[in-house]
Amino acid sequence: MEDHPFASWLGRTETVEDELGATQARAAAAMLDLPSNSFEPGTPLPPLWQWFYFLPQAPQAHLSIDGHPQRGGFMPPIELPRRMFAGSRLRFLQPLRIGQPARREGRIRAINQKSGRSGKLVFVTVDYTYLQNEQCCIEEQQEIVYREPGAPVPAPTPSELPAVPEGAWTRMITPETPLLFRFSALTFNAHRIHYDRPYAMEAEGYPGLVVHGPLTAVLLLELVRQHTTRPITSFNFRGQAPLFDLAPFRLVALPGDTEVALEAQAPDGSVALRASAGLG
Ligand SMILES: C/C(=C\C(=O)SCCNC(=O)CCNC(=O)[C@H](O)C(C)(C)COP(=O)(O)OP(=O)(O)OC[C@H]1O[C@@H](n2cnc3c(N)ncnc32)[C@H](O)[C@@H]1OP(=O)(O)O)C(=O)O
Repeated sequence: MEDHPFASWLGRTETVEDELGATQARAAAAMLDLPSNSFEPGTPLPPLWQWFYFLPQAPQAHLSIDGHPQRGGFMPPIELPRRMFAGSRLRFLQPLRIGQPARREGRIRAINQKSGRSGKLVFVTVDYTYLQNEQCCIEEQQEIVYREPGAPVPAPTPSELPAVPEGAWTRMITPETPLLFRFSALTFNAHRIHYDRPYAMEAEGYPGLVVHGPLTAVLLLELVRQHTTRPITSFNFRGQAPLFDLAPFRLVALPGDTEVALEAQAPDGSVALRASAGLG
């Protein structure tokens, strides 16, 4: 491990506290077209909505060209320029409750260099624990990937979507700019690929604005919550290819006995994000 280029970042920690105010949950509900008046102090926060809290606190002067906090603080100073959210694995042990102080403890678990079809990749695995009243409510393992500039990413050509299995729940999403903007604002995520079209296209080589991986994950889990009242005990997702604001994409959920298999299908029918939600 001594010759690991970022050895001193392994085990690095970060703690963020939050009052879990109701206003933020109500704003998230508005973004998701859900009634916002049900979020009172004491209400359980829906699974994945913890991403609307524990916001990054880097001063404006400490942002990089891509809008993220400069690397070399909590996140290692990886030189590959293109940051993406690659995936996450979560266990929901008990709900966080709105209006009560909570804490998120982060720890760098692993930093792995890989070689992919798109070129050099570095994955940073971050463990997060969300606590309230000193009880662990959520465990999360996030994968953030940094990749080299590489070739421009082509837009998928819209085509007929594959037939969905019987019993599947589906929803079409039109990723309009105001939706992407509101998700960036709610997560205080200034990554320019999500709202700055010239930057996304000219600097990072995407064909349009990039849909946040966590937004697609939230929309998938909301599709599940819309169809079942069973508690959600876990959620795993992995982004396989980016989605863009250029055309509608489809969410598909196939319920099983103990889990729901989920995918977000790009306009050409390929799977952009695969996920699963565990049911209690
Ligand atoms: C928020 C936020 C940012 C965002 O939300 S960005 C938008 C959401 N994220 C995405 O759209 C990412 C979609 N994924 C991709 O574009 C590609 O999967 C990626 C990450 C560029 C890698 O593609 P490659 O074709 O270069 O990689 P390979 O398929 O050849 O695989 C090479 C090895 O990497 C492993 N791997 C690939 N993808 C993932 C993944 N998503 N999670 C974990 N590991 C992954 C793959 O298994 C191979 O590993 P081996 O050990 O088998 O070599 C914000 O910034 O905050």
